[in-house]
Amino acid sequence: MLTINHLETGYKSSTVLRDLSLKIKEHQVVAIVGRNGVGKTTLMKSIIGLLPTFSGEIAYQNQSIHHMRPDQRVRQGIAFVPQGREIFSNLSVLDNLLLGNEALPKNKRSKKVSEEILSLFPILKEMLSRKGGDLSGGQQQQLAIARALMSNPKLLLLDEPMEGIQPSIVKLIQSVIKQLVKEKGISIILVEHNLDTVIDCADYVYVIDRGTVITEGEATEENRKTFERHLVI
Ligand SMILES: Nc1ncnc2c1ncn2[C@@H]1O[C@H](COP(=O)(O)OP(=O)(O)OP(=O)(O)O)[C@@H](O)[C@H]1O
Repeated sequence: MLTINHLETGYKSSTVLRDLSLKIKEHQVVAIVGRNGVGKTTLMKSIIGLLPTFSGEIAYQNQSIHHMRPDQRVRQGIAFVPQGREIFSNLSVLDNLLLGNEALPKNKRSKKVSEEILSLFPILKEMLSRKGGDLSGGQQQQLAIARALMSNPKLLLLDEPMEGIQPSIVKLIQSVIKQLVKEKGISIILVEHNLDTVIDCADYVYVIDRGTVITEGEATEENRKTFERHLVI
């Protein structure tokens, strides 16, 4: 579904990812793990198009997408939930949700939020008219994921969705991830520090260090030690 070949990207001042290659298949949850500052967020931003590709290729469903704008990538079926959620505090929950399909062509934008999305996050249904800023961190994270689902993605990028979230909401998000893959056939790239969560939710793991993949493998208990070893180097 998504293939990254020899990607080099970063910021004006510095190249962060070098010679990074990875693959995500249909109906798969792929976890990206690595110590702080190794380039995980940079990778997510380059897949959605918020950062330019210096060299290499990002191909989605056998088509090069690295020259496309972010809104074009959303139309192709990719959605991004950024670290820190980026909820609009002064807009209602409903208006925050509707912004999720703003990149779609006008005839494909819905003025309503589907029951399917609301049933994944029942608390949002009760809070549609409340301001985004009134929500707790865990509720905002649910809102950010629900907003991304408004564009009907086939590939969802989640950048540390469990960060700073209470355990009951972490459980809910883990179960939503599994449901999205099983019932909607979505693929997910999950940036996550916690290996328990990774082994519970993901199928495959890439460990990144200094801007490139240093090891990879099935997200199994047997492979945990290998991942841990590479995370402390
Ligand atoms: N806007 C920016 N301009 C220049 N350099 C940046 C910018 N944002 C991040 N960087 C640098 O890019 C490198 C990778 O950062 P990135 O946020 O991708 O790491 P990360 O693995 O997601 O870290 P964390 O686990 O802390 O979220 C770091 O050295 C960081 O300082």
